[in-house]
Amino acid sequence: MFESDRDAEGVRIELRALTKHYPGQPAPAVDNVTMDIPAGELVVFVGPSGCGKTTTMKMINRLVEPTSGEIRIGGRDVLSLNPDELRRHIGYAIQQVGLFPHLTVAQNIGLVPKLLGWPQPRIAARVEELLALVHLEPSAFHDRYPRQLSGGQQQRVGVARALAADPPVMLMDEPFGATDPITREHLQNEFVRLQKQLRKTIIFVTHDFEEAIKLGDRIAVLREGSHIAQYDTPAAILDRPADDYVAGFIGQDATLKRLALLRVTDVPVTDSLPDPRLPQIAADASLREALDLMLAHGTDRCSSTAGVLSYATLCAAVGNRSQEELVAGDR
Ligand SMILES: Nc1ncnc2c1ncn2[C@@H]1O[C@H](COP(=O)(O)OP(=O)(O)OP(=O)(O)O)[C@@H](O)[C@H]1O
Repeated sequence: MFESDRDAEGVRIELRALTKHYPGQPAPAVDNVTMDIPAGELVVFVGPSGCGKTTTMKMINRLVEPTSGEIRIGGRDVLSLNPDELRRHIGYAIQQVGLFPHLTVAQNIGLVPKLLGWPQPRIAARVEELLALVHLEPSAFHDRYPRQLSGGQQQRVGVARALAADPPVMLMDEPFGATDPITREHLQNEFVRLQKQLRKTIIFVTHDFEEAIKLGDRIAVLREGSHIAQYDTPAAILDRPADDYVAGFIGQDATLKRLALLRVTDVPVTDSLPDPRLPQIAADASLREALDLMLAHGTDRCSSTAGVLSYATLCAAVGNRSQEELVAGDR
């Protein structure tokens, strides 16, 4: 359907003057929104409850019909396509998961490929592949029913189902929302790993700004009516929030959040020889984890396989001078 269905990498999504006015409501839920979502990027919508995130998303797969405006996916005018056909080419994962209770895990995942007329052996192979991808042992989960799964496992099956037909576009509305913080972090980490491989175009709705920073290539901070308050990379939003409204979303700990975006390997080491006497940090850990380790050990240095990392380096990474440098600068 879309040009890239063949290789399943993401395609560009364009929203033009998109508006939804629900009948009987005093104001439009989505008011004249124009936005480009680049191919292969994950864009997160964040904003207060009722600001129009879900409505904007649901217009893209036409679960909600726009009042006016245009939507293009991979250059194709979505409003001229058959909605059922369209939805088979857009993955959709939601908080409530929406697995069919009377179908097994394998049947739930294989549903869209079946509707698309894939031959049975290809569906079976795809189901096995996806279960492995979301870290559910195929032989253990294949024949279970949704009620026999934990909430986190159900959400993984939901994500696997959304990926089943290898759609170039995925819409995800709080897909990890119903899980405890540990499961949620695990799912987020797996999802980051998956998206690095898959490079789909994904729109992801969340209330959780930390989640937005962790997952998003870009974040759209939305106001009432889905008006865009700021649309930029997580680092740019943390460094330069457009106004007080955006700053309010970031919260008090912008510097810690910026540290969380950077890896140990992103900054220079003070000594390229690892020091086994210092607290040890994984090379792929974040600078926030490195700071946590230093604080826990009461030291201003830690070591990874790449060498020794200092507190002053962390300060420099977020554009601040450390206490040591400030004192030295005063001399
Ligand atoms: N079917 C509907 N009929 C009338 N009004 C609706 C309908 N669906 C949503 N709305 C209204 O449209 C506005 C936007 O709703 P929407 O669900 O898009 O917001 P949201 O940002 O996704 O909210 P939340 O974060 O709480 O899920 C709200 O004021 C809501 O009450």
